[in-house]
Amino acid sequence: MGLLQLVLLATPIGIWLLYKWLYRLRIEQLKGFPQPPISVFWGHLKLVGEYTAKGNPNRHSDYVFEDIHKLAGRPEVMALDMRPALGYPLLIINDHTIAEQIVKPSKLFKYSTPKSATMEAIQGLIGDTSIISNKGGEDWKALRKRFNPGFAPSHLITLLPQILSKTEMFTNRLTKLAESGEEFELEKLCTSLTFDIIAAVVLDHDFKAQLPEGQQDSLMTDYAALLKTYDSSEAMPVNRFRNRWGKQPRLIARVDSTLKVIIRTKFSEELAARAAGHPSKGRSVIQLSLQDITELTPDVLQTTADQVKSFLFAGHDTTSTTLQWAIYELSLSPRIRTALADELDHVLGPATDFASIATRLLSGKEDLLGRLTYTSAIIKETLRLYPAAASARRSLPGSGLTLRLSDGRDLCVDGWVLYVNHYSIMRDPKVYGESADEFMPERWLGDVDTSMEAEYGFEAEALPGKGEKESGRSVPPSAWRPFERGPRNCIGQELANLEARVILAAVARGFEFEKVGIGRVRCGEDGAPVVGPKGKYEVVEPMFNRRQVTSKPIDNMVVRVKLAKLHAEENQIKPCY
Ligand code: HEM
Repeated sequence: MGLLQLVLLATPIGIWLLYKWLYRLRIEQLKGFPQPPISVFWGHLKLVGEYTAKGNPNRHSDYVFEDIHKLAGRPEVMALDMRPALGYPLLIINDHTIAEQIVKPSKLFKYSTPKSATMEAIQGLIGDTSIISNKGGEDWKALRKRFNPGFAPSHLITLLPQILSKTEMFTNRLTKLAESGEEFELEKLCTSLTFDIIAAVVLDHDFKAQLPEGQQDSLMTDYAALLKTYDSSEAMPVNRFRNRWGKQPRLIARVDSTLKVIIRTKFSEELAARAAGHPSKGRSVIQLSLQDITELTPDVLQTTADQVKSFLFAGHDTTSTTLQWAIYELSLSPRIRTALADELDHVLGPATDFASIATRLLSGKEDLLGRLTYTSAIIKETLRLYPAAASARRSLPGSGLTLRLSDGRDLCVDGWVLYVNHYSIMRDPKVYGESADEFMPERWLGDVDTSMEAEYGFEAEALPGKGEKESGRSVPPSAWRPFERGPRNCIGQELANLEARVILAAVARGFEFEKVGIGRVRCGEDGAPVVGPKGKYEVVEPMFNRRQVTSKPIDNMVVRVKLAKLHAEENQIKPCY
């Protein structure tokens, strides 16, 4: 037999063997799993590619998953096989009851299903011993115990003066931008504010992130430079190579070295306080975490520095993104803005200048922030529609992890990456009804208590929109999970809620924002904004998030701002120029 005949015979056999292998890998392994149409050769790769190409290529993958989820008939879980592009089969969790099975402690996993390795991509940024990527054993429990006290609500409220002083800088910057009338990226302002706050709360350190470049703290600039090396625009192979082997190790060493100096100083203060027989004066998260430490060994020092990096990472852009979306939604709805202003007038008094608001909040006579129920409802609704993060878990092959579907079937998901898709879970029409995609803070008033501070009282009755709440519908607590639930829930959620309430209270009445570019208001022929059926301005094209380690507004939220106090009719912000 000649070579040509051999090749001609071998080729179909090779193709047949490949087909058989792929068939076993894809069709048989995924049998019984709800999924969109699959191809033996491509798995779901081609489908995901096609759906990605249907929208902006930079949009967050959650939007693509949601479109495919609808195509597949909205199953509670959905298998996606993107091998070999992803090294494992992916199970997207779209239902809150199934998500609970993964994130709650179980017989198999005492502290819930371990985190997947996805966070390893940013290990340099958060440190090798980071609480965020820790798989979830006793070492994680010990870390959580050590750092929990610094994030307790009763402790955080003592840091209100620091949060307010950083917020004042933010309002000053907004005032200047309102005077100049220029367009700007709200993301930059919000992120430098949340950076300042997280550094103050965690380290009692002034990042000066809101000052012009050149006047910022060197730890801040080093950390921001390190962060930038994880930017997806740096993902070109040549940049990746340069970052991985050049910039990143250098920046990590610099950040670690500065942090270690700060931590050593804090530990010395702690020892001095102990020797003097009184508690240390320092109130930062780090200071509190050193209270039970007897010796600052190299291990303890590195672990502490890693957690600071983790808190800086997890605590800046998540809160910033939430603020940006809340401000954007307010700019589209005069009705919600008025309701918010009414509540702020009622609880904080009619003066809208920063000094009056701060004095009132710091008066300490009553829990004023706790009374800002409509403000909290706005934050809660923002977190529902625009969750900044999600959770990915994985149990190793052979662990025996099964998920029970609503029809009673059990699926073995060992080796799968389980992606708890906050975006689709919190827009589930089975839970949120026909208004699932609408921004409707009122849904949280009255009969639902799914967050730590929701305690809707007398204001709920008086608030506009109360009648629009879907009658009798109550949202199960697990259907609202932007901070995830179970033992691995967000350690910083109370801080995020506190920051968001303070910042919204400080800006909501003093400033009015107008989106520019993507997501801008649609103007009618008469030059006025086109108002939709529920009093919300219509937009030319929807605003959306991109993935940049976490979810972030696609254009960094380009806006213009005006001072609301200038509100003579002719000065009012008019979305349609
Ligand atoms: C709106 C703001 C925030 C959102 C939406 C958010 C969301 C989340 C989510 C979904 C998780 C679970 C991640 C996973 O399972 O992989 C998480 C964990 C975490 N978050 Fe947040 N977060 C926010 C603010 C903060 C802040 C201000 C901090 C401050 C330190 C923080 C620190 C952490 C940490 C350390 C973890 C890991 C906890 C553990 O595994 O024990 N987050 N966050």
